[in-house]
Amino acid sequence: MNVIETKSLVYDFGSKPVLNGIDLTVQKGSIFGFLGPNGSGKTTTIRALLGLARVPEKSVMLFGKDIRTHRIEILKNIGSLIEYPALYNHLSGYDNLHILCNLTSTPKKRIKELLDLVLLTDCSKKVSKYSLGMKQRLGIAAALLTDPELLILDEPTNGLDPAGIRDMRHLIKTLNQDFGKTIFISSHLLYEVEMMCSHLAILKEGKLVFQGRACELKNKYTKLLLVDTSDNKKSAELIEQQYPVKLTENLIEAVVKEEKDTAVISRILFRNDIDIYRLEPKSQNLEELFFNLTTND
Ligand SMILES: Nc1ncnc2c1ncn2[C@@H]1O[C@H](COP(=O)(O)OP(=O)(O)OP(=O)(O)O)[C@@H](O)[C@H]1O
Repeated sequence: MNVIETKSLVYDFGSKPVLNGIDLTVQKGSIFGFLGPNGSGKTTTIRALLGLARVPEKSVMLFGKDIRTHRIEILKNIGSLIEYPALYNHLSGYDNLHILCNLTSTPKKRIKELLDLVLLTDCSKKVSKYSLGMKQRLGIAAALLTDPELLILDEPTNGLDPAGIRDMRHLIKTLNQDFGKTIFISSHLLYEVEMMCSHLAILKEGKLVFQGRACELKNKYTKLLLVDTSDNKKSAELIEQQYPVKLTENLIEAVVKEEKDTAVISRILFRNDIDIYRLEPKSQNLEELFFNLTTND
């Protein structure tokens, strides 16, 4: 089942189109990374998912229902953390959750469960004394209070130090794997998303330029083979009969598709009595691919 589905989602700020026909599909049980450069429309999309931006009917469906007509019912099943959590700094983590329990008629025993889950065991300290990472984890505990099926997290690792990022990643994975939560995360920390998410969408100027499994994106990588031989000019001519090549001053770059192409090229060179000094695969990482997908030149 799809937890989130948008169909030709459009949104304008006055005369300025911001979302230009987005078809997002987020499957139940996935950790879905929503990537895009600044200003590409991530926050606007999240606002549309939460019913905070007025969108055309049936263009935003959550749990199979239209946000336009079933907003309250849908929101009961979503926990969200948008930028920084809204917390009472002069109260402890426990007391912050206690207030929310009263507002949502949630049994108090849930507070301890959640504080243990997000590893905030010293819950008597005032929130003003918390690190940013602790505040973010308390924000996630608050989002989980009513045990929603879907968590929407806008840049949850923003501003965290490496240990805070690691803890957050661990928490997100636990929530997904052990508690079955579907998690939608916007981010521009590409490395983080690559390590954490099962699925990805990449947004550029209000349009999706990629959507699919993280491993499918990897398969789209252009792989280069760096080749240096005893006769680069002749080698380039030979390799070019099967692969696109670029000959630089002292190196050949061959565009290949898979690992066995390395063996094919080494055989071509060997058959032609050319000595190989270097035969080295070079893959684009997600960061390079993301840059290529989201820049215009
Ligand atoms: N209230 C507003 N009025 C007019 N334009 C807006 C408004 N809010 C956002 N925009 C514009 O809409 C576009 C998308 O903004 P949005 O905040 O959704 O992008 P984003 O991908 O979340 O960016 P960031 O990563 O910087 O938060 C941007 O060009 C932004 O300038």
